[in-house]
Amino acid sequence: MSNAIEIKYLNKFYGSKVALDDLYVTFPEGQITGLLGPNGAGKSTLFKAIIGLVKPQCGNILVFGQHPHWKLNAEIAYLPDRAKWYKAHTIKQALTYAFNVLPGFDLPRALELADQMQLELDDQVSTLSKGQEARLHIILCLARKVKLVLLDEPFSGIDLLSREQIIQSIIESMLDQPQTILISTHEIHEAEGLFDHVVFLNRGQLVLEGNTDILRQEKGSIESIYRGLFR
Ligand SMILES: Nc1ncnc2c1ncn2[C@@H]1O[C@H](COP(=O)(O)OP(=O)(O)OP(=O)(O)O)[C@@H](O)[C@H]1O
Repeated sequence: MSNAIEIKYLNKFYGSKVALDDLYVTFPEGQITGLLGPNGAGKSTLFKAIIGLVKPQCGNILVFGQHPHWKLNAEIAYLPDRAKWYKAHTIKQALTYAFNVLPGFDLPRALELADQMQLELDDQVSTLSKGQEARLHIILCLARKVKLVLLDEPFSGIDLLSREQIIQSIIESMLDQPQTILISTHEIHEAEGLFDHVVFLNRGQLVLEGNTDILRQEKGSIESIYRGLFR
């Protein structure tokens, strides 16, 4: 199996604080990988480094064989952990705007997802609840025909049933169009069924990684592995 992303000896410091510490890890192509770890483990920093938003002090990142670069970002859908959208847009305007500016944005698919996720097209972004706005941001990523999708905390603030619905949409989206998807989340119990592969980080270092089925056979659920590693 080939790797979509190769991270080699990556170091990122913020002042004297270490966010990524000689990190060496790969992410398989065409699979959903769960990027898991406690607060401050370096997950968001890694996503930002992959899209070139954060410049590591040393080390190497290859995304589909290329170094991070703005041109490569046309192939990447990224959901930041604190995503914001134009408050004055309605959902319909947001999706239409996304269609005009985001490479590979599939407007019919976005409208279908909005319907599935029970978003009203005429609602203004400023009036949305936290969970409704989170759904809009997920749609802006999932409706893109790109090779790589990075979702940083996509389920944060979203109620249980909506989380299940979003997980279902991610599964359907993978069936329609296989992509490499990386998801960082603390909602491991609900999300673990999604993962083909998992990567556990702590203090900017790789703690454990592997195929989810094999890890489950050897060690139990991903949630119990997490508890064992970080308790
Ligand atoms: N802009 C910044 N300036 C200073 N320190 C930062 C900055 N961004 C992140 N850090 C530090 O880098 C470390 C890794 O943070 P990061 O946000 O990557 O972790 P995380 O695994 O995404 O955490 P969480 O699960 O809480 O979102 C933390 O110690 C954090 O305080």
